[in-house]
Amino acid sequence: MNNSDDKLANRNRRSFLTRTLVAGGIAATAPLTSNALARPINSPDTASKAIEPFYGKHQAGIATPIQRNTYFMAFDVITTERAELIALLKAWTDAAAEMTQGPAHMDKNADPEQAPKEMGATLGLPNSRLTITFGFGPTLFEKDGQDRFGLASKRPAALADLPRFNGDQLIPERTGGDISIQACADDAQVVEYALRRMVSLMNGAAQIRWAQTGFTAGYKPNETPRNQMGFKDGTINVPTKDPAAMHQFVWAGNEGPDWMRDGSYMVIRPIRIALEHWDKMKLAFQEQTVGRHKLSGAPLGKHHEFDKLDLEATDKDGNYLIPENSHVRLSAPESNDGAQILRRAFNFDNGVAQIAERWPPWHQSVTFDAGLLFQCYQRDPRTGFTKMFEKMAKFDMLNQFTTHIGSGLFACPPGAQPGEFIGQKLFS
Ligand SMILES: C=CC1=C(C)c2cc3[nH]c(cc4nc(cc5[nH]c(cc1n2)c(C)c5CCC(=O)O)C(CCC(=O)O)=C4C)c(C)c3C=C
Ligand SMILES: [Fe+2]
Repeated sequence: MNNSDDKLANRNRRSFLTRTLVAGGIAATAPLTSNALARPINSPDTASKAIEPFYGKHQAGIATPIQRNTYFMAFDVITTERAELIALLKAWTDAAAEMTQGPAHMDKNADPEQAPKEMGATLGLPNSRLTITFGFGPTLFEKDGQDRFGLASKRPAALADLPRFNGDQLIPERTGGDISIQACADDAQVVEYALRRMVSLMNGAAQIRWAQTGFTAGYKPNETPRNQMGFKDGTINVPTKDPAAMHQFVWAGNEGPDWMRDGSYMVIRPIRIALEHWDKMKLAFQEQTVGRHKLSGAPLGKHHEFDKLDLEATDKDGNYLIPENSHVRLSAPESNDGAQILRRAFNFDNGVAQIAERWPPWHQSVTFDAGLLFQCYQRDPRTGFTKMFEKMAKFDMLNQFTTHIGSGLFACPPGAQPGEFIGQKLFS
């Protein structure tokens, strides 16, 4: 980050809220904060010129304040040769370092008889805080009982397959993947180009499995962006600038394999939202469903966005102000033995999709293919996403409007040092 970004980040900084969590009967205190530091900074003067470091202890794109655009892609590795897989990871790492650390430039002496390495789509564009984050899916370690690259014994216990959740409607073509690459930046063309470069380097060793683009809402600095349902989304999150909280909830420690230490486990779920139905719901019902007021973002019964979520508060008849099946009650740490995840979600919009139903009332129609590209990072998905979502999948009122249509689980290794490739320790 340059100086002006630092100043902006400081301006955005909010004081921590502290909640007492009861984890397995032991009271633990964990700091919670507004997600101000994880919000996009969309002033063209600051954001577009800023460069996010690529090399480091952790991969960029996890604790990085969220950008305006993303391009997520999951790949299947099709080579059976370990050496070719390593060569691909080396090429991808070098390209990521190059693209994230400076503006694109075309070699003036490029051979006119060859396809140019630099395709030119981002020539003249600033870096726009581009980050490129890599992950390894369970199938890279073992697929159909086969130890494909001699990695099976190195699969972390935390990379256990996610269970099937209630209501899951996962489309195989939007699920899984051996390797994930996600580009995030404040420019849609920059992220698209980053993935095109990666695809151009596959050299027959890998193929695209699925992809999803996403965006966050334009907003004023210091304001939580709204999602497509019209609610402020990202009010409460793990405070990325608090090393103790990041250590406790996000970064992998020494409980797992050495090659994953300082990495993180990522869950990604494209969630389609029935926006047409949601838009017909009464405001009061929408607010009961989420558990927060729509305009202010305050917890129900409170006035300000960052007022404490009081799950014990009741009305004069003794009913909970935050309904029992509301989204924020079910996802709050207090309802999940203290579990917390670092959310880094983007909206998605793929235009519209055709629906044809063979059962009464036999209707055909066109619906928005839009929703939330939900994404979260955690130290262990079994005690993070899965712990939280198993209950939510059954009881969350929001489920009436949301359908999980895809899923991915990836071990994102620690950051690389100059001269290394991403995930190098896994192969040593
Ligand atoms: C299992 C994890 C979660 C899924 C899946 C999920 C989907 C989802 N969420 C929204 C909108 C909102 N979520 C909000 C808060 C919130 N959500 C989760 C987890 C999942 N959400 C957590 C952990 C929290 C924070 C709870 C807390 O500690 O208070 C909110 C409220 C504002 C905020 O705090 O960010 C909104 C709004 C949608 C639309 C969605 C799927 C489409
Ligand atoms: Fe949520």
